[in-house]
Amino acid sequence: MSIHIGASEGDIAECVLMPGDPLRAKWAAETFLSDLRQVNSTRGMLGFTGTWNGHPVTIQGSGMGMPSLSIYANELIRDYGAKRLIRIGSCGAMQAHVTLNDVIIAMTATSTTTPSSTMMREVNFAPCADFALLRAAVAAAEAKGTRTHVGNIYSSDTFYDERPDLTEQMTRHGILAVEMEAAELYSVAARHGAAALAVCTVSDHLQTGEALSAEAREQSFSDMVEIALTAAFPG
Ligand SMILES: O=P(O)(O)O[C@H]1O[C@H](CO)[C@@H](O)[C@H]1O
Ligand SMILES: O=c1cc[nH]c(=O)[nH]1
Repeated sequence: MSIHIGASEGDIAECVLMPGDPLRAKWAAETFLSDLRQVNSTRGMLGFTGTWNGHPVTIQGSGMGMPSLSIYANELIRDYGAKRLIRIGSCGAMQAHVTLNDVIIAMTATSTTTPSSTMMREVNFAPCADFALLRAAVAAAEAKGTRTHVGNIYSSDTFYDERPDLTEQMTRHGILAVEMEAAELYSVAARHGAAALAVCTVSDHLQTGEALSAEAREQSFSDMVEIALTAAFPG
């Protein structure tokens, strides 16, 4: 048991999928895992452990934003021995060629700041995905024929943007989409020798204003979950 996760020792698998939304964790676990059991409900941040194709997998909500994700990633790695952490999130498209329901695989994640950046002082650390997970996720997406983009995403501290100039610069520099957790996930994983990846589905478009419903964000991102699971167990 850790401070924010009520699971017992051995209840968390080495491979953990992390949606921001705890109800997406429930949906994904019930849809994709066998031998399922709920391992966390502390603060309503649901976590489940089961098996996928015989492999143990935990799906644990991270909450929204980097401070929340940071708590769960730290405890999963340091207290429960998680080795591979894959975010399965939603994101907002920042490029015209990216459309709703496309999958984004984040090679790296840009930010203005992260919970980890204060400890780096003058170092402008570049958070990056684990290459083996990244390569396996790209292969899985190609095999499924899912419309997928691989590149840089923006991990923002805000959902309601008051800095249109920042969004403009991010877009100008080819950033594919905005979400709120990946940069800190990559930083925490790097610090503790774990492998991390963020696979996101486009739920809305910053340029066109199109958006999926809350229900679709919770329960319709099957390709993303299958890509994440296949990347974690490519053999
Ligand atoms: O759908 P999730 O995984 O929560 O991800 C995105 O959605 C939330 C904002 O609505 C933020 O957490 C953002 O990163
Ligand atoms: O953080 C997020 C997630 C989805 N869509 C956005 O615009 N921002």
